[in-house]
Amino acid sequence: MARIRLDHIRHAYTPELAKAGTYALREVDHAFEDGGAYALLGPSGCGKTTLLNIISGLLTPSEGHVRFDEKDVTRLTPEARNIAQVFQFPVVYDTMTVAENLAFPLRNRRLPAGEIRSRVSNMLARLGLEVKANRKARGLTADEKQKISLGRGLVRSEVNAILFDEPLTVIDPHMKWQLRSQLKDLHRQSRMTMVYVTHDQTEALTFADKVVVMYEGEVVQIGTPEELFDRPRHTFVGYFIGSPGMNVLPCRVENGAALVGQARVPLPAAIDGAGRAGRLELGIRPEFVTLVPRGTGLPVSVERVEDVGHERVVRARLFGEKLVSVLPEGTPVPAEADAAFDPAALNLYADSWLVERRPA
Ligand SMILES: Nc1ncnc2c1ncn2[C@@H]1O[C@H](COP(=O)(O)OP(=O)(O)OP(=O)(O)O)[C@@H](O)[C@H]1O
Repeated sequence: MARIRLDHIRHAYTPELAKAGTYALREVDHAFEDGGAYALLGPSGCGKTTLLNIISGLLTPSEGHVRFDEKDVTRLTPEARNIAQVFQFPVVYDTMTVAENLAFPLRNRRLPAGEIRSRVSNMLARLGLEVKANRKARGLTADEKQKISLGRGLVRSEVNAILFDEPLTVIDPHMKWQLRSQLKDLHRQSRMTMVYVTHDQTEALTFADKVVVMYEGEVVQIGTPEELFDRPRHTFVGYFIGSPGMNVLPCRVENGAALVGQARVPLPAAIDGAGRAGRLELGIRPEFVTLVPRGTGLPVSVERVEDVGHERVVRARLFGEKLVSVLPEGTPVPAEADAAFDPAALNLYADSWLVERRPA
């Protein structure tokens, strides 16, 4: 296992694109700690696969260095980096049995036969594939095949890291949940460094200890699911994590309060908005917006109420700005109501970046 350090990485796919300033990765300077479970999360085209391929060695970055512990591996091949990879589509040998498929990467590395047998039987048990051990892979379902692909990565306990690129794409929705929690258990048992690429926030938040959110070729935040929810560092994180996403309201700041239209929202003393240049926005998650009697809060006009499972989603306007509130199932929504914001959940943004709270 290794700590993976990405040292000021930038990547443009061609010299022409670099000249035009079109970088698939604009600047990434981060580390994946040894034994951590990370998800790379972001919309299509944000650079997740580019970053994963730079870690694995399929791509050499235009600028910067990749280090495994102290060793510079920037110019090493994937084989020399000793990385296991699991792709979107299963990579299995149809004519081999399930057990032979799992043994294959170990035979390639010339492990002793006894060691191979014990690792394979352990992996078969962990994946729940013992009864199929001697079946040819040809007749298996897509999710069984993908389980074998996962197993072929995980069976190599000596790898520096295991990388997953949207590994549950071909899996049936009802099986996804099962495989995801199996993978999480396998991480707990093995403590391998794992990096998991996905554009699905549920997958990212359930798998990872730390989620790396990417947006337009940059890492905009690395944090626990709670940190991403409570203090999105960038308005994109607020919007992308959570459903519905964070309310982002254009505002001005005057005398310790944010003004949204003519609504005055006092800011906690820890948020220093005074004299901030740039475009200011107030962020508040719908879960922290409540409705209060008319005349006691911020004047809103309710446009729509949606009952979704155990929640009521109220869509309203505050001086023309869209405002969403999520209330517990069955909460009455009067036609005439005001909104109230939980001060602890307020975030201020300048040019899309969080204005950090002063330490208490
Ligand atoms: N071989 C390539 N040549 C030129 N541009 C590329 C190449 N591969 C990717 N790109 C561009 O680099 C940017 C990042 O792409 P990348 O595939 O890393 O994103 P992604 O987040 O993995 O997206 P997806 O979820 O759709 O796979 C995109 O703008 C993409 O068009």
